[in-house]
Amino acid sequence: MRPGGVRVAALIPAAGSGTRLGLGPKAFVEVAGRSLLGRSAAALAPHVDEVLVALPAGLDLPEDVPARAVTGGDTRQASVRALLRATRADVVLVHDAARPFLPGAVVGAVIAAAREVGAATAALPVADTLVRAGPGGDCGTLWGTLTPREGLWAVQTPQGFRRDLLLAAHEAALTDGFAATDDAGLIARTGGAVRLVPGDARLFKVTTPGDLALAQALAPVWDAQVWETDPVWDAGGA
Ligand SMILES: Nc1ccn([C@@H]2O[C@H](COP(=O)(O)OP(=O)(O)OP(=O)(O)O)[C@@H](O)[C@H]2O)c(=O)n1
Ligand SMILES: C[C@](O)(CO)[C@H](O)COP(=O)(O)O
Repeated sequence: MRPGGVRVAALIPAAGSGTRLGLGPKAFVEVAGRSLLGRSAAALAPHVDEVLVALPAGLDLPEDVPARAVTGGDTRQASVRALLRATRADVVLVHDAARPFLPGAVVGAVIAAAREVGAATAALPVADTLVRAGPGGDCGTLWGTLTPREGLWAVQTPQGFRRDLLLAAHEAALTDGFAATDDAGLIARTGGAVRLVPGDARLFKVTTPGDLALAQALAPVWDAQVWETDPVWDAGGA
């Protein structure tokens, strides 16, 4: 139980197949001797009352991940829905297993903002120029106008919510057949406010082989806790 008698649960969707990485179910992929899931769960555990993990059907939790497991769904959204239905916590913190380097300062800030506003997410202001590619897919020619990046943020996890709000948004999306790439998007769709909390450059999502190489390079420094007392860095401004 947290201050004010509020019960907080960490919900970790970890049921993805890791198609873009190509090494099997991604949450189980190890970086410097510890799985992505193990790293994410360990970062969240000190801040919450319970940790729940959505796993691919037929797979068990690794022994070093003290958590409760549920079977995930075909999409991230379905996996989070299954997690939400499995807890009675007042506040939930949804965090991708695929974001293993999670600073405690970000967790604390997201929980505080979620308790205050009802919904919050870690995010960073976009620093690169954004364009839409034309025909030819990922490496197509430049097409259309450049999108002004002012006011644009790249959304990370954790995302924190009052559980009743997020559950209602998920159930409404299910009824309407609406799909979002994250949970804050489901709240925004209902007209609810979502507070943006400064995230962290180290909170990148391990999606491709290039991200894994970056994670392998970062892990020894992270594990040595060189940044233990650091505040969030690279938060920048909008
Ligand atoms: N059906 C799914 C799909 C994704 N996830 C989780 O959602 C997070 C973000 O998803 P992503 O990075 O896209 O992981 P994968 O779906 O595994 O990757 P890919 O899209 O390359 O297959 C991951 O922790 C992943 O395990 C999940 O719980 N259930
Ligand atoms: C939830 C998320 O990490 C926020 O940026 C992202 O939308 C997940 O996308 P994915 O394609 O499921 O990895």
